[in-house]
Amino acid sequence: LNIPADSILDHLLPSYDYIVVGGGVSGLVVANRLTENPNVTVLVFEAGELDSSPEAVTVPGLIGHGGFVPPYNWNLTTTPQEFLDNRSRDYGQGHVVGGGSILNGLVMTRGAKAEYDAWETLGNPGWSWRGLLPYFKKSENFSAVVSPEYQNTLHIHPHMSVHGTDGPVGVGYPSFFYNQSTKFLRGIHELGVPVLSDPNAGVAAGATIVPSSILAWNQSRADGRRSYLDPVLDRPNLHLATQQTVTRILFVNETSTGQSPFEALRRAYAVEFVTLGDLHRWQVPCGKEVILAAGSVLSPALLQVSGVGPASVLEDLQVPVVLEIPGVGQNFQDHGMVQAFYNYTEPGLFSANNLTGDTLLNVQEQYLANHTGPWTQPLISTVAFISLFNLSRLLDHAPNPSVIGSNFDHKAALRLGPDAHPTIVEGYAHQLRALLSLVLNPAVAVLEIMADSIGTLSVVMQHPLSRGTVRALSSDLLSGGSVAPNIHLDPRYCSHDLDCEFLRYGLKLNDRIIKTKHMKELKPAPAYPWNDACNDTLLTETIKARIQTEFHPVGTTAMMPLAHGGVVSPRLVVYGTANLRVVDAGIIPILPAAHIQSAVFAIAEKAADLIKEDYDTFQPPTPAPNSIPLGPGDPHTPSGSPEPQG
Ligand SMILES: Cc1cc2nc3c(=O)[nH]c(=O)nc-3n(C[C@H](O)[C@H](O)[C@H](O)COP(=O)(O)OP(=O)(O)OC[C@H]3O[C@@H](n4cnc5c(N)ncnc54)[C@H](O)[C@@H]3O)c2cc1C
Repeated sequence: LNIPADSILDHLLPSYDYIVVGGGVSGLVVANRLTENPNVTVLVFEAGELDSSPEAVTVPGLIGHGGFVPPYNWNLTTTPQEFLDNRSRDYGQGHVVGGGSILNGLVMTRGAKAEYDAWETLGNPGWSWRGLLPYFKKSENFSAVVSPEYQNTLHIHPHMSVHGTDGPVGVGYPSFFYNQSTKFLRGIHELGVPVLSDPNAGVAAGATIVPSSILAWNQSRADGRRSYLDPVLDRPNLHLATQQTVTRILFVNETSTGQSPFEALRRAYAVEFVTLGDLHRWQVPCGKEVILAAGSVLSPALLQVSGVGPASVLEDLQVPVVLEIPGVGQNFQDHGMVQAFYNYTEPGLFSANNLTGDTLLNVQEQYLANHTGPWTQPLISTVAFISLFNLSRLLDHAPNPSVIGSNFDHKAALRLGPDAHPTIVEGYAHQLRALLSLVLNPAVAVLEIMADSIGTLSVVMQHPLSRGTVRALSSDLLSGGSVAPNIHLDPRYCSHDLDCEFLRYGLKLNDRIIKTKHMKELKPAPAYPWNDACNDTLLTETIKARIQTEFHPVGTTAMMPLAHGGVVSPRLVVYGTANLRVVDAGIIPILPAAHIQSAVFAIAEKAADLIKEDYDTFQPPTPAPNSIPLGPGDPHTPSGSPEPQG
């Protein structure tokens, strides 16, 4: 049931088994899988609306060429970036059913096997490549269909044993590629970097055509909503509540368990929300679990305003402490990116820049008539994932990863100041060890170079050593009327110097790439400063002025031991709670060298199985009425209609 936004109070059940907070990628996967059992009820709260299928969302060739469709973006910004140029950056995140998968660039990559094995090494049994591969496969409906011409010139030969063909998310290849894709792959090959026929089979370092999240049959976007929600929205046990912003999760103390380090587990008994055009807070109780899927930025903020987070943050917010968990909102990681435009001047070249006037009309007509042609081609299909081995081989002075090693002063490297919690520092030390082994692995990338359809070679750091933070600035996320101003989002890009250093080497590598025989045929005319790759000072300044997000935030509710700054257990349960899970990108402990949506789909598939397992094998938890309310201001709503809160 899609509950009408303006009359939600007339439609809500008195209570739900599961309440999912956030109807983005992860939330919709879990809601779909849990409601396969007709005996459980699930309510999904989503702050955004259902998209109206505008071409800017559905047509691959239009995505990323204009801004975001305004209501579908949270309009978040970062704090001024002190390790860059002291400017803040826009930070687009999906505010729409389907979340980031409605805005994203369609790239579907997984990274290397070793990336996931590192998650397991960090204390998470079952979260290795082997543990996740069945879920990568379960989520996708992979089509290897591509014309024989492209198969050969672009080396597209997927390994079908690692792909699923009957999952919900369409994954495939466009029916059209621009000529620059061939030139780029050949240029990279000239440099001795391998060309991969399938980047998603466990070895991810090399140049490659990436599969896209598109439906092969009509060459349009495949997203979380169309894959996991639309086909099951008529299930009577699945309720979707759009344009409803969750403002808090409410807890009671469970009977003491004697479990260390928490005296008593906290039970999430209800979710508080604000409905469209209303100032009241309403509550809906849940019988089994609250499942947090609000994304890496907003899930930690919601935990904090609900009293779960670092002591200092809870104190600043003046919220009653439910659980002190230092890692909530820490360990933020993102792929920082610099876009470098190379302006191919070859007169006969056809690129997405040529889609104007009559050409554009013809291309549009072709796409609408038979789903072929340049509009099927996403902005990004052709990339090179560069390992440290290849970077060192191709450049005179490659970055020295030994500084990541075990003798390093972790606390100083974090640059979090004297108040950094010891568990965060300890967790960082463990991550650095895992990162060192990743960057030295020739199957793993340290840089991504994305050759897009308009002549940009964007350079992206793949294993950042910097760690940022997310913090709620007010105990009321809607203070002042909107959420964005109440979020302190500080990626702390390049707080570790090596991150910017890697980008500088990436730009030097670009210079080598455009000077290869095949790329020279495009007649690149790099604009200043990309034409001066020898000037390190200039490159560093430019990087610092131009770094922006690749939209891959993770780590803020990391799946790691509590003693290492983690927030959730390997079963994704928030430490110290009986029934609160996080299933979104925030649980990723270390960013893989990949675009992350395929991992998020897989994580959520696995999360759904974990939840099902727990409730099949264990007695359903005692309902909330037997529990003790945490204190004034948290009135308990045992049953009946949702109640307004002051
Ligand atoms: C512009 C952009 C481009 C990207 N490009 C790619 C790409 O090409 N390839 C790739 O692999 N990945 C890409 N990504 C990343 C990918 O889309 C995300 O990793 C993925 O969407 C994360 O899923 P999630 O479930 O963690 O969060 P989301 O998908 O962001 O879902 C969170 C949902 O929770 C909702 N929500 C948040 N707070 C509340 C609240 N308080 N109350 C109610 N609802 C709430 C949000 O509105 C949102 O719908 C891109 C992301 C963006 C934004």
